[in-house]
Amino acid sequence: MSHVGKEDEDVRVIVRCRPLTRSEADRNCRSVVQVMEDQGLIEIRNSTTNAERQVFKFDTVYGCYSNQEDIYEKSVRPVVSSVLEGFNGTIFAYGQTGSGKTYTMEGDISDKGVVPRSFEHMFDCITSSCNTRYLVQASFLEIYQDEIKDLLDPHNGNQLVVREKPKIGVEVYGISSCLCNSKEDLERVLAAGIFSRSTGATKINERSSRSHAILTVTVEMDNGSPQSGQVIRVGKLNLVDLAGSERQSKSGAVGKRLREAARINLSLSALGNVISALVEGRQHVPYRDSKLTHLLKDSLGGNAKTLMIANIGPASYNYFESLNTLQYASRAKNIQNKPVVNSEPKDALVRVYQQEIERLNKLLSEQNPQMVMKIPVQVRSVGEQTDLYPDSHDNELRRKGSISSQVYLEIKESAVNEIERNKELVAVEKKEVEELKEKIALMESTLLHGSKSIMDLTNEQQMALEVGRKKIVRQKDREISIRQQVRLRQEMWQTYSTLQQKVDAKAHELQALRFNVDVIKGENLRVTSEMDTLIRELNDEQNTLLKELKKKFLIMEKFIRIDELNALIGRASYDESRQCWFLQPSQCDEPQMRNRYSEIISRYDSHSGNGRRFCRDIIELELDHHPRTTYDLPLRLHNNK
Ligand SMILES: Nc1ncnc2c1ncn2[C@@H]1O[C@H](COP(=O)(O)OP(=O)(O)OP(=O)(O)O)[C@@H](O)[C@H]1O
Repeated sequence: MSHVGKEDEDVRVIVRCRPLTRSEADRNCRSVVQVMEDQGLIEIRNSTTNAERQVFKFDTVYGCYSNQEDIYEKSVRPVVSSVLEGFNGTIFAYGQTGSGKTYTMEGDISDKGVVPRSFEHMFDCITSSCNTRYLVQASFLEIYQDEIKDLLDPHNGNQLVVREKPKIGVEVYGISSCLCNSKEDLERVLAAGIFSRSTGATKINERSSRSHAILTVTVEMDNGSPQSGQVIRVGKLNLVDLAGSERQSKSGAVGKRLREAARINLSLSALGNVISALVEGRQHVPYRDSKLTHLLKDSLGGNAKTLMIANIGPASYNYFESLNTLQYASRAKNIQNKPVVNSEPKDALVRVYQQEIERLNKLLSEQNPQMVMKIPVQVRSVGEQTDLYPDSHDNELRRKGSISSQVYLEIKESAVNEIERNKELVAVEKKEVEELKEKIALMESTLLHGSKSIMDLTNEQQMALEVGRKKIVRQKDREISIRQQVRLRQEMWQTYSTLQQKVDAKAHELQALRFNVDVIKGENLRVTSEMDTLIRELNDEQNTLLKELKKKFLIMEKFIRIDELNALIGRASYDESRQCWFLQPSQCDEPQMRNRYSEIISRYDSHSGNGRRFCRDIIELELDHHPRTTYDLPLRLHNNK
């Protein structure tokens, strides 16, 4: 196969962020992803540490409002168009389970995804072409636990092995492939493969696929002519839906599922290693570490135009997986491929078919004259000159002149027999011719070509132009509405940022206040402990005093009854200037009381100076506890002088 050389080309990487799913919205999940489509930027922030934000730049980014058509027209169409020029093209979807890989690749009934759109695109091009013959084949495989499974023939007993052919690239030996004459044929191939594909329920996404699926469409094109010489090109399109890249702990997988997840992660980590090796320009790229990487060898760093669609979910609980996908994708965009047009392959099927058709046609044209020669024209009646054959045999009979009836009958019989034999022969040959014609028709139908005249094509192109113009107008309208949305969202974002700043400032203040509170708390603790000590000391002192007081009371009780003393204390007052205690005469009105006081005083007087002093001290102390201060009149209790 000869290759038309081209420039090196980066692997194109786009990111698609799906909207929050209904169940996420019901659970009030928060979005932590911000997509800036016009700048190709995507920002992701960690909701637990709100300050941690990371921004990534890609070829194109698609937010939750993006639709399948946008993605196909802008990012996928160029790759498929290249396949129809003879390049290899690979489109692969990467992302955690439930991030939208299958949705992006297959789509749903209302909005077709990349795969059915590429079928439509291919056959639109084929039917509108002129002077080119196409042969389209498809194969569909799955890599499950590092084993290749033929999805179009799940019971295929062949050993499916990946092998590399010089100048052709990587192929799976032993896999079945299907000739496809229309996009409907390709859709049937897709449906059959999806049916066979190994799927199972995990905690994250019930219809989660846990295998890698690769649908390969090979298009052989022959636009040569006997005059210009044959030019055959082969384009190969790989459509890859990878298994989910979630963390095992999160998927809730156990037992068999856990082992599966480990192997899936193994091939995805092998993919990561290949990407790293390519980006770092290492000598050895470990393609053979897994079947997946071996099969994608041409697509990563080889002869292919590759588009990676990294899918992420926006919810905060997917933060780490989405961040991981963005980092993975960010590395992949540095891979350099060397795509070339694959032309003049030695084993092109389109050539084999054309040669066979030519051979059959030749055979057909050789058979027809023989048949005509053997068909008898007519047999005349008895006695007449016989004219059995239009050829020389009849002429010979004629030359011999008239013949007898007996001879005539014999001749007739043998002629009739010969006619019967000929009829049988003719029937057999007719059948053969029919079979040949059928075979040629079948082979012709396999070789697809545009059936349009130049006039038709021109009209169609005019119409397509018109449709294109209308589409541009619609696109512009959409662009305006998107711009408005973006502006709105930017404003919201700014408001949010301002609010965020305020929140940050308040958080700062709060932190400072917390610090102050801590300081005050410390101070408080210190003061409380000091107070405790003081109270303890005072209590001790009080206790000592009380003890002393008790002692004094004990002594006092020898002189005076305690209730009398209390009564006395309650009524007496101390005269500072005279330094003695007094009782109001009004309060000593009762003759009984007065007598009693006299008795007490006389008792004091009759005791030693010590006794008097005790009495005064006690009165002072008691007055401290019952602070009544204004007594003035002259019942002199005692004088300490
Ligand atoms: N862009 C989108 N718009 C609307 N819904 C989407 C979008 N992307 C994904 N979804 C929805 O999200 C759910 C999960 O998507 P999907 O099955 O494609 O995930 P996945 O990555 O292929 O998962 P798995 O790895 O298990 O195959 C589906 O219900 C799908 O319809």
